[in-house]
Amino acid sequence: MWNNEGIKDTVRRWADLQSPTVLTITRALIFVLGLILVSFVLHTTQIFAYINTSVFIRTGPLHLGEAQNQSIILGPELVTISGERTGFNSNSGEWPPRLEFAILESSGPAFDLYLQCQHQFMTKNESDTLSFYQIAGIHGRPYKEFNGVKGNANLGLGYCKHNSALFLLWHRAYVALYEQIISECAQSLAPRYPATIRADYVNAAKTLRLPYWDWASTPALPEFLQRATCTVRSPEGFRTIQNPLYQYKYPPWAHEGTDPDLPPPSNGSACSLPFTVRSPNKDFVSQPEVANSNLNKVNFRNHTYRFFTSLEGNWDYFATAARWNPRRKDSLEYIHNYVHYSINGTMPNNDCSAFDPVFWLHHAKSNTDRLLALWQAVFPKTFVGSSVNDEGAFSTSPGTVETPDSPLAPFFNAKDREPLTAHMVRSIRDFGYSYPELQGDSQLSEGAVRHKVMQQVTRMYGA
Ligand SMILES: N[C@@H](CC1=CC(=O)C(=O)C=C1)C(=O)O
Repeated sequence: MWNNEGIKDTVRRWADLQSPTVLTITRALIFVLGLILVSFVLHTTQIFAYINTSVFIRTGPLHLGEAQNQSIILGPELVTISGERTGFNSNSGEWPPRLEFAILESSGPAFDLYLQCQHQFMTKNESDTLSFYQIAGIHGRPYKEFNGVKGNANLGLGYCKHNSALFLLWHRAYVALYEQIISECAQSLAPRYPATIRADYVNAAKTLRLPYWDWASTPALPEFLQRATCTVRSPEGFRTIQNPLYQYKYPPWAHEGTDPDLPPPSNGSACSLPFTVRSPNKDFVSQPEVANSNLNKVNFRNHTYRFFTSLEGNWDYFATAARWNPRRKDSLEYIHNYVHYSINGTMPNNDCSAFDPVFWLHHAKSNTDRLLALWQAVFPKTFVGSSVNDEGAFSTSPGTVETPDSPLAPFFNAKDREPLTAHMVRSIRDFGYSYPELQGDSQLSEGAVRHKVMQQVTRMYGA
């Protein structure tokens, strides 16, 4: 039988018979073999850890309800949405408000940070998951997977939900992601300012949220959007930059090659231009005055008032332009479409609208979300039910029945890395922002909030 003593004896006897050179070589060989063995063990442990993690991550969010086309493979680089978590006022119990564009424009440090971060975002390399190109590309073209959520490019649709009862809530999540990117940038930029003004910038960064453009009160594009360049105070001093709210220039390859990400320039769509435009003339030069005159033809103010007074507090009537909605032409989605049509150029096309900075900053998305938040304050018990999405989207087959638990793909919750659902985005408090008309509401009863918000709505949009 083999035992330890027996082995040691055999080794000792063998060693006595060898020359010192053979012994040294043998010891060196044993040492090298030992090193190889140790590194192999470490490597294998890592491989197992990797396999464990990916299995764990994959099993989590596989239950995606109705989203037939989805199968999820999540990597460590999953982009999740928490909203912005800075600037909470513990005395009032309030998150900072998103401000009207004109107010942010006159705010000094906050506007400096906002413009620089918007600029940085828009010029980030397109291969970066958090570049403007990729984030704007979630909405329509290039019909590519984001966050590993599979889709069907043959449908000719991006992930955005339109003509769906989830339209408003999907865009709430989308704008929260955008806001998170801008605010995080502002927070890393602010401490780089010279000591004499640093505190102003650091404080401004904490409460910076995206601005909105209230097209119902002011049906004209903010003048600032029409300037090709602008001057900002950067940590290194004043400098002039390309105005990031003026237009976006697509990377040249987006229109080229055998697998174009955007349609080739022959199909007549504004999406095929190398840059975004607003009501362009025949030479593709934007004409903001034409957009403004279009905007003036729609009585947005009156329609907005009607959301609050004539839709019986019915979610579907209010929320979607889907064909099954008998009041679709009164819905916020339908009216918001007219902002797209009026600006014209890039904006009316789902495929590329999100590439025009105005999509984010003012016209529809953040103001649309604001109107949703005000409406929710007036009708707090009403929420999305279950309905059919006829049109579908990149990862939603046409005819899918959508519910408050349907995934708002390709968005994931930062808390548990689960797909975001309508339930999870119901309250804007969970995403770390507010609106001016809702400030102070955390101290009031539901009835008092309703009364206060209705008073403001009447003042802003009433007859
Ligand atoms: N596709 C909408 C208009 C539109 C709405 C959007 O939300 C958008 O981003 C672009 C275009 C329509 O039914 O005509």
